[in-house]
Amino acid sequence: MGLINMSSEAISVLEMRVLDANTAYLGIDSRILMENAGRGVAQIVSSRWPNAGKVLVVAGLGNNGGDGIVAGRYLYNWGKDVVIILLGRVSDMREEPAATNLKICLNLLGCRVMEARDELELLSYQDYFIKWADVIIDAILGIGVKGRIRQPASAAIDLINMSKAPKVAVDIPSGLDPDTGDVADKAVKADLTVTMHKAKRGLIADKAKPYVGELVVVDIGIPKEAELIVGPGDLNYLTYARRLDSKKGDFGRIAIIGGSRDYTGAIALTALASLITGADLPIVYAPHDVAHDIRSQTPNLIAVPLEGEVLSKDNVGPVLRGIERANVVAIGPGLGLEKTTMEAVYIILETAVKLGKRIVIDADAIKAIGIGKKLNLLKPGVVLTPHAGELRELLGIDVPKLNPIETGQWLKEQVSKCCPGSVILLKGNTDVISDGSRIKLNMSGNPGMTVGGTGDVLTGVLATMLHRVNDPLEAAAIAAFITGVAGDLAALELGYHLTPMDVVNRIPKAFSIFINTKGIIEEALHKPLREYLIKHQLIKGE
Ligand SMILES: NC(=O)C1=CN([C@@H]2O[C@H](COP(=O)(O)OP(=O)(O)OC[C@H]3O[C@@H](n4cnc5c(N)ncnc54)[C@H](O)[C@@H]3O)[C@@H](O)[C@H]2O)[C@@H](O)CC1
Ligand SMILES: [K+]
Repeated sequence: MGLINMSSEAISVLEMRVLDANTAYLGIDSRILMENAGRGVAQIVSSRWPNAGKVLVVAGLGNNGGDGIVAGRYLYNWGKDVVIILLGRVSDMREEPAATNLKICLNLLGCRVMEARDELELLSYQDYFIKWADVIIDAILGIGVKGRIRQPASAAIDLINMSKAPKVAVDIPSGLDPDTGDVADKAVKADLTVTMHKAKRGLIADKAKPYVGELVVVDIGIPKEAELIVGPGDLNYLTYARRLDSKKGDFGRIAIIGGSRDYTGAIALTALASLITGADLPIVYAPHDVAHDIRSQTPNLIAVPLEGEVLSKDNVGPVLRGIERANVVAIGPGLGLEKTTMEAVYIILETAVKLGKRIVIDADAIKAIGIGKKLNLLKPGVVLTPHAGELRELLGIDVPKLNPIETGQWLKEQVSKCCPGSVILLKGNTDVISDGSRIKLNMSGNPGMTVGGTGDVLTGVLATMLHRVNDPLEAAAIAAFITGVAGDLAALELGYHLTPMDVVNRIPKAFSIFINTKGIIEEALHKPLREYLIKHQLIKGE
C-alpha cells in the first residue's frame, strides 16, 4: 500500500508546495499524485472498515476535494455505495487536477455527486451524515485552508462531527492549521487522518491529537529528487512582495568587495549580477583604479575607491563602515592574494561575522581562509562558492571522483566537520551544496559556462538571494539554479559562445519563465496609467 514510516520528519505547507512543483518539473504530473493520494485513502478505508458499505465523501472545491473524489471512485469500484457531497456547484470546481477528476467521476454511472451550494442546501442532506453513512471521508479542506471557515464548509464540519460514523480526514482534518495544529474556529474530529507524502507539522502537535486521531502517511510518488535537486519549486522560498510603499534599500544593500590591479572585471560582474537579480544597492569596494574603471564603464553601479592597488589592512576602513549598513557582504572576486590583502579579508570577515551579516565568500577569499587556516570564521549565515581547486585550498583535500549523490554525502561530511551550519556550494558539472546536515544538487548550466567570470556572476546572484531567502542553503541552491538557467538560455540563443555578461543579461528571463509577476506589477500601477494601458491594449484588463 506504500505506507511510509511515521518517523520521517514533518514538513511545512511551504515545503510541501515546493515538493509538488519540483515533482511536476521532474515530469510526474499532479494527476498522478492525486490518483495515488485518492487510491491510498480508499485502500486504508476499505481495509479498516471492510464492512462499511456506505461511504460519504464530503468534498471541498480545491484539490483536497479532488483527493476525496478519487477515493470515492475507487471505493465505488470496489463495490461500496458512494455518495459525494460537493460543497458548491460542479462548475465551481476549477482547480486542477480536482476538476478533471470530478469530470471523470461524472462520466461513471455510479458516481453520485450532490451539490450543496449553501448551508441550507447542505442541511437538506443531513440524513446522509447522521443516518446513512457507515464511514465519512472528510475532503473539505487540506493545506489550502485560509482564515475563518466559510459556509457551507463550516456547517459540513459540524455535521461530520455530529455523526457517529467513523471519520477519515484526507491530508488534514478540515479546519486545522496544517503548520501549527491550531484550531482557530472549528475542525473535523477525525478517527484517522491519511496525510500525503510526509506528516505536516501541525498534525504532530499535541494539541492537534483530538482532531487528527490516528495518523497514517501515504507515499503518493513524490521522488526523493524533488527535495534533492533544485527546481522551480524552490523559488517558493523567495519573497516577491515589493509593497507599494517600498523605499530604496528595502530589497538589499550588498557590500561587494574585490578587484585588484590584475583583475578589474570580476567584481563588476558580481555587482551587476547582484543588481539585476533584484538588490537595491550593490556597492562595490575596490582599489582605486578598479573603482574608477567601474564608474567609467557603467552608470548602474556605485563603486567606492580604496587607496592603493589592492585591498589591504591600511585601506579597509571604508569597507568596515560599509558592511555595518549592508545586509549581505560578498567578498573575493579578483581580490588577489597579497599578504596584506589576506589580512584585510580576515579583518572584514571577523567584523561581518560579529555583526551577524550574511556573507558570500568566493575565489581568492576562499583561498585566503585556507592559507590562513581561518575556518573558525565560517559560521551559520556564511556561504562559500568554491570549485574543486578552491575547495582543495580551503580544506586541504581533493574532491573524490564520485557520482553527484555520493559527492553530496561526501561534502556533507566535510562541512559537518569543518564548519557546520555554514554552506559550501561546490561548483561543477552538477553543483553540490551542503550545510553539513542537508544536501542540494543543481543540474542547470552547461559547458559553455566554463568561461571565466560565470563564477563571479553566481556570487552576485547569491548575495542578493541571501537577502531574499531565509535559509542560506536554499539561497545558495536557488542562486545556482537561476545562474545555470540564465546560462542555458544564453547557450540556446548563442551556442557555446558565451560571455559572462550574456549570462547576467538573461537572469530576469531565468526568473520570469518560472514566476509570473506581470499580474502583480499590473495591479500595482498607478490607476490612470493602468486604465490608459488597458484602453490602448498595451496590457490586458479584467
Ligand atoms: N500536487 C498537489 O498539489 C497535490 C495536492 N493534494 C491535495 O490537495 C490539497 C491542497 O489543495 P489546494 O491547494 O487546492 O487546497 P485545499 O483543497 O486544501 O483548499 C482550497 C479550497 O478551500 C477553500 N477554502 C480555503 N480556505 C477556506 C475557508 N477558511 N473556508 C472555506 N473554504 C476555504 C478554497 O476556496 C479552495 O476551494 C492537499 O491538502 C492534498 O489533499 C494531493 O492530491 C497531492 C498532490
Ligand atoms: K480534509
